[in-house]
Amino acid sequence: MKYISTRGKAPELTFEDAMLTGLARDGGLYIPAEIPVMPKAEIAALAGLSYEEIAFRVMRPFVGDAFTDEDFAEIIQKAYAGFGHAARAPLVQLGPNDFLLELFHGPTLAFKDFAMQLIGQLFQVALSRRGERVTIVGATSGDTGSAAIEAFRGLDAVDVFILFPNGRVSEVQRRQMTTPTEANVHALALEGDFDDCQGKLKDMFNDFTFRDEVRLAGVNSINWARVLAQVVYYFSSAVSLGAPHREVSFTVPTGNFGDIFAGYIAKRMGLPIRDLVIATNQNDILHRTLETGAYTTQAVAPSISPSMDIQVSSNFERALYFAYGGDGNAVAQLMAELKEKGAFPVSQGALESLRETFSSGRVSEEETLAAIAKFHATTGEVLCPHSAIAAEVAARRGTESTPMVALATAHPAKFPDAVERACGQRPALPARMADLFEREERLTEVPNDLAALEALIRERISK
Ligand SMILES: Cc1ncc(COP(=O)(O)O)c(C=O)c1O
Ligand SMILES: N[C@@H](CCOP(=O)(O)O)C(=O)O
Repeated sequence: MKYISTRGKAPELTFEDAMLTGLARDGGLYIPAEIPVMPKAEIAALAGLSYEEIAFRVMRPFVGDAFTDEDFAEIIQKAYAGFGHAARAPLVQLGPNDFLLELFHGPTLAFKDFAMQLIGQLFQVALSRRGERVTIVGATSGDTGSAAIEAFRGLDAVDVFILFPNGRVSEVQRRQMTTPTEANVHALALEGDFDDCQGKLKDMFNDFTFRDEVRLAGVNSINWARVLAQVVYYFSSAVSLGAPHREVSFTVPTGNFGDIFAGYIAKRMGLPIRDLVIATNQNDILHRTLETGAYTTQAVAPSISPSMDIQVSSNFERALYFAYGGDGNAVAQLMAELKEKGAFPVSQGALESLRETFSSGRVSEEETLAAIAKFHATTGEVLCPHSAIAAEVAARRGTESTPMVALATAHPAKFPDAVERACGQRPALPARMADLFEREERLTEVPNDLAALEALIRERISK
């Protein structure tokens, strides 16, 4: 299996190299040169298997010979052993044909753990085999950072630096990043928003001197392995609802487009997904793009679903690559226009192709609060604001004959203020995190300045 860049000008890589490389050297994102299709009989045979077994069968064709079957199966077992639910990603029924996929039973209570716990193990095995070390830099609007720190804390071969927007993540998210005591963990509070954090991360990757010197690696969803791990729960949930003999639809709370893009890959692999619905908060650039055909950034408006406060939606580039029929030059031009003008038009053909696969809905702040209250009153479920946005967009479609699965991407206890405001319930953290608010915090405030960030990282890793 070979991996190619969405911008068409970077070297083709194997799975392991693409995973350790992060961003392609032409600024693009790696994608598989071909998407393997899973025959219907093989999808049917997933019914009744454990999450780990499904993960092995779904991901195996993408990994090539990077890991033996035995090693890969063991890595998967270890990755999900710490999850707090035997099903790993349980489905909860909300209505006659409406379901919630709970993705928050991992160690940091967000869906990011599904990929991050796995790539923590994959990095460890690959780096120790190669005798190499890397510097991971990540950008987060809250959940990626805590999941990455949890997965990589204390590992010898890795330093992990996480850039988060100062004052724009929830207190639980911040404390998850700032309270680990391991020396290889560095939480950096950047003056700016998430797009500034992600922009600086990409600038570091595009500074080849720095990139090569510190052996930069990325664990945001620019990393293909992140997306791949997220494909699995589309399969596990759809199969338990009757796939491949029955179609299933998904509504996904969306920011950086990694999670819903994983659903697109599952569909391309042959999973009978009928609709993939993008659910956005008031930072609704993806919803507007599908409606108007113009990708136009605006200032980010901080919201009660901060993990989705994003304007430059990184993985949309991967979707554009497929919508433009694999034309890397066209994608490179659009991305150059985005950098220069903050906007680009999507061609009519590409827009039609996107609309064939994706539809979308937007939920305002007031509607998010009302949705949390409504689902609590009608189903007893206490949803985090991101999950409530997905459930609300799904509910607006009414009950359909195709089962609809809304992705619940974080535990409500990560956003207790918004949840309490909405429904009067203050969700408690699990017992293992009960002392989170007593633990000492360790963070460095940093400017939105590339040279200063690179200097800080150089200095920290030289110690
Ligand atoms: C809780 C939560 N929901 C939804 C999202 C959006 O996911 P994505 O960025 O993959 O679109 C995020 C951030 O990634 C998140 O942390
Ligand atoms: N919402 C994310 C933003 C980063 O997304 P990623 O999937 O590219 O890592 C977060 O919680 O940090």
